[in-house]
Amino acid sequence: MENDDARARLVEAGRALVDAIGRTGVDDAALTEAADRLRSVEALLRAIEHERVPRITYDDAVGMEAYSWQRWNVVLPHLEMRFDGIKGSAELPEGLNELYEGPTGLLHGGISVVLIDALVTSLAQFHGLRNVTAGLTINFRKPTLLHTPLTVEAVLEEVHDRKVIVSGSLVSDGKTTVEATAVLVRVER
Ligand SMILES: CCCCCCCC(=O)SCCNC(=O)CCNC(=O)[C@H](O)C(C)(C)COP(=O)(O)OP(=O)(O)OC[C@H]1O[C@@H](n2cnc3c(N)ncnc32)[C@H](O)[C@@H]1OP(=O)(O)O
Repeated sequence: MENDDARARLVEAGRALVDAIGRTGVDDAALTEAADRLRSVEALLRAIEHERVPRITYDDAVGMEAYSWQRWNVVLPHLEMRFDGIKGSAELPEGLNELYEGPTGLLHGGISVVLIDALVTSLAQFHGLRNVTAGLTINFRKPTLLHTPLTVEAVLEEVHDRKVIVSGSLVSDGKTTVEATAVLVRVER
């Protein structure tokens, strides 16, 4: 019988494993043994599979003041989003690590974009505006350090017939490092 605590333990272990795989310096024999053991863990997990990684869909998220994005996905950063009126935010208190590195010691710009895009589209969705991103203008103002507390912020700026404008930013240790403006277009399905 599956419950959230058990899945959360697995995902936490999975995130630690991904980090360990990236950093390990053990010899070839240990790497081979680890690969074989991981294949048996994979087989254990694949005994019963969902078609998709379980998630709260954007449609289900309409009106939710707290939205847990990618909680069960070890590949993407997990964001606990909070929405309050026209504002949205998400905190990553420990920041992100070398798995998301671009320039040495700095966050890859594409990852900053993912974080901001996820929040701006979810903020519009919170307001019941079913949308996709049509355009995203990004300005990288300052380098974003790894292992440094991050806050993602968004503000719903304008709502037109089909077009929704949302601004977004990434704040690293109190400094705004990335600023963005998103043009979202409302879609039926
Ligand atoms: C429901 C849950 C969604 C979750 C989203 C998660 C975030 C994402 O990753 S979305 C994935 C990435 N985005 C996509 O794949 C979108 C691909 N593009 C498309 O499907 C289409 O181009 C689409 C739907 C955006 C627009 O196409 P179309 O229906 O022909 O709209 P169109 O008539 O050209 O434009 C509508 C309005 O938006 C404006 N617009 C469209 N694209 C842009 C753009 N890039 N920049 C500025 N404005 C734009 C148009 O000028 C028009 O404005 P107005 O209403 O004032 O005249």
